[in-house]
Amino acid sequence: MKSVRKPITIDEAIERVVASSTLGDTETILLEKADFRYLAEDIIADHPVPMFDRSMYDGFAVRASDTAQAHPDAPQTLRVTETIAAGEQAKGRLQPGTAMRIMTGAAIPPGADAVLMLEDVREDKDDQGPYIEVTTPVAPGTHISHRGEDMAEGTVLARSGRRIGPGEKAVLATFGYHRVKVYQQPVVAVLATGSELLPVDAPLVPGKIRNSNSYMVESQLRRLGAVPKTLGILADHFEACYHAVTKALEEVDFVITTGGAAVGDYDFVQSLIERLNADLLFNKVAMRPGSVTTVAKKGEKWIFGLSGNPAACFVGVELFVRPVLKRVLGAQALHLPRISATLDVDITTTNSFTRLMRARTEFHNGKAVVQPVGLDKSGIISGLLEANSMLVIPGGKRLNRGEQVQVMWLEEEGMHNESARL
Ligand SMILES: Nc1nc2c(c(=O)[nH]1)N[C@H]1C(S)=C(S)[C@@H](COP(=O)(O)OP(=O)(O)OC[C@H]3O[C@@H](n4cnc5c(N)ncnc54)[C@H](O)[C@@H]3O)O[C@H]1N2
Ligand code: MOO
Ligand SMILES: [Mg+2]
Repeated sequence: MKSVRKPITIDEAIERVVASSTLGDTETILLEKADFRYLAEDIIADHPVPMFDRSMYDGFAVRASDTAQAHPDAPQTLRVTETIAAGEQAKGRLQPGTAMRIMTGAAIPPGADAVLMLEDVREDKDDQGPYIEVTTPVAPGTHISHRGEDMAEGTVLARSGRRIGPGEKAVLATFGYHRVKVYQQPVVAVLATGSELLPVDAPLVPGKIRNSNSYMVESQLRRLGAVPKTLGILADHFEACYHAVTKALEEVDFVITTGGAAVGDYDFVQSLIERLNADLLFNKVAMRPGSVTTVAKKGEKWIFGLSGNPAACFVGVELFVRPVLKRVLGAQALHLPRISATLDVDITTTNSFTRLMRARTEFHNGKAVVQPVGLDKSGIISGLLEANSMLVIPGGKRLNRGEQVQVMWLEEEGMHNESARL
């Protein structure tokens, strides 16, 4: 008889991994390499943006008071004294009764308090030089972007733990971060176990399958910000698995195995953890798929023994590997986002375990509607193609169409929009 494995709830399992997780080390990298990394410092505005009042349009810098009497029947004439290009500053102060030609982004000259767009004035010249005619009064401040209106000096713009994307990069570049301090990316070894597994480029032979878990897991790891280390396929031989895992643990802090997590004759994950003398966090979770998911720690090093069944393996990464790695990465959010959605079908679960169904959530008139995709079996791969979310169904429950359910959101590109029109 095999020893009985005691299931714990998903929440308890997540709490255990989170409680043992720790923040990773930091490094300073070039801004251009910083996409998808997590900030390891707060970004604080050390100067106002913009630094100077600037023109929002190509036009003429004027004194608003000089235009107060302007009327189509009585145009106000202003002498144009100079042209200010972006990047330049006016040679002098704007004198009453004059205007300066100014380009978008150029500094407003001292003395001016408004800008007229090129299209809104009539330009001409006489023997005293160029002048403009203004036919409508302009209010002070018009078409001026004011010093500090975008970002005031001292503002905390982004906190440590924020993922770097286009907006963060724009801000970092604005404040001169040629290099930026980020959390190091954890390296995670991925080992697929199973004597039935063939490399992806091998022709199929009876009874064998191609190793798909390695590719799936490595993709999940990259998506969440870690660096996978591919260790390939291992046959179901205890000694070989033990040596491979031991060696991997010498090289990296995180080892994921797939397969061999259950109770079969060739399932070695449990005995491997015993032999390693690692501390078991859990080896049974009251969920389907992924009930056999096993997590253990050897000192500060992690061993994730994920199920060989692809859907179960996928769930294991998203629920238990993700928060540990996100913590190492310094991320503010450790878990998949959860939303509430309306169930589009009736669902009955017989087992007492919580079901995590691969599902598709779509937004209809702004409301999230969800339905399962693919066969709800742990060994099913195809459902992962269409799934953009996971439907959480508490065990032994009947849920009716129209009920509100919890959905875990898997990816930002899972939603399609056929039209670019707003
Ligand atoms: N008597 C029992 N049998 C099983 C139990 C149980 O509690 N009692 N648990 C079942 C559950 S639940 C799951 S899930 C699976 C877990 O299986 P293992 O983690 O031991 O994985 P394997 O036996 O190695 O393989 C299972 C399945 O997955 C396929 N597989 C494995 N590796 C890959 C890969 N890299 N790429 C694609 N597919 C892979 C493998 O061929 C098997 O079909 O155990 C149940 N059994
Ligand atoms: O872990 Mo299994 O995938 O519960 O069915
Ligand atoms: Mg097995």
